[in-house]
Amino acid sequence: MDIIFYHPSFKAASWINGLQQRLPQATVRQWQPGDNAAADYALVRTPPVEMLQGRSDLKGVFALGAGVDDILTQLKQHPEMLSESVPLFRLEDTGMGLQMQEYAVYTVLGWFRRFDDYQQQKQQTLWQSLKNYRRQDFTIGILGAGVLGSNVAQSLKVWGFPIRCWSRSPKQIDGVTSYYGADQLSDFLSGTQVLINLLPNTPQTVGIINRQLLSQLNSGAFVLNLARGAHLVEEDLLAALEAGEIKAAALDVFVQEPLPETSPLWSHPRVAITPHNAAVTLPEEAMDYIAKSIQQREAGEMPEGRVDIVRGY
Ligand SMILES: NC(=O)c1ccc[n+]([C@@H]2O[C@H](COP(=O)([O-])OP(=O)(O)OC[C@H]3O[C@@H](n4cnc5c(N)ncnc54)[C@H](O)[C@@H]3O)[C@@H](O)[C@H]2O)c1
Ligand SMILES: O=C(O)[C@H](O)CO
Repeated sequence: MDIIFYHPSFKAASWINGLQQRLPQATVRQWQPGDNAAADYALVRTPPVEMLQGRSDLKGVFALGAGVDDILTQLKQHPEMLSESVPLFRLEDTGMGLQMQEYAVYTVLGWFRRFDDYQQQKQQTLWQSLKNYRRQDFTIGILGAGVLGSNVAQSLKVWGFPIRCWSRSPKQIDGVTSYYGADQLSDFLSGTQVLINLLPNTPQTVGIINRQLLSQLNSGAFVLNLARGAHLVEEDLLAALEAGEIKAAALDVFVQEPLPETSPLWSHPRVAITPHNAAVTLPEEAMDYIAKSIQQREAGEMPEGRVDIVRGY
């Protein structure tokens, strides 16, 4: 069995060794331009078109991340890149759920306990207790109730906040109110104090967090974008912050990455920024997952994490 590997920034050698150890019967190689030799599987992130083009014999392509919007965008521009018969898989959880939980719990509790306000008071040497939020009013609304959204919902539930989620179809998550479809979006937004975005980037979700959506949240709501920059209209968020409709935001992802130095988000006192690392691909977990999936595929089974290319995630 032959496996080809391509990632624009990961160290190929440790992935090749790690996969080789997990799949001793395989020959794993780093794909280089011009390599048209046979391959059964490909592990990729934003691959050059020529890497996958014409490889209709592939038994699977494994994206080295949870989101596949980069590959699907390439595929739209170059439909010949991936044969329709070749299944595309993505990473499901592989340690990203816990990382998202850490980020969400830290941020939400900070807002709930008004640490951002106390930080500002510290700069004014101001010793003053502020009115606490009421837990029962601090409703958390999670856009996207998939692998990561449901992990985040579970971790916030233990703090006693009302939790709701919004997805394409109804979800059964214990203690979480499910809203679904475009018809229920307004009801989901109404009463939401903290909006957490964990949607995939698709033609249906691009620009979804805009002025119109933000205006339906509670006055003084908080926004946490953990999914993709394309979901959020940054100027609309800035306008809503200036108008006091939104109290603060924490952003891990941006329309343009790295975030340009000239972006007003950098200097905004109520915007927290991290460099798209809310949940990174953990090599050991990802290799275990992919090796298991390849073994399942070899046994004639269809592993989890298959991307629905038409649906877009
Ligand atoms: N910031 C980071 O470091 C980081 C890390 C990993 C993943 N992500 C992002 O998180 C996203 C979510 O990952 P996941 O594994 O939970 O995905 P998932 O596919 O398991 O879940 C997606 C959820 O979104 C919902 N959804 C999709 N389209 C919808 C629509 N049009 N209307 C309503 N709901 C819709 C689905 O119903 C599902 O509940 C990824 O696509 C990726 O972009 C970001
Ligand atoms: O989707 C993912 O896995 C992360 O956002 C890295 O791109």
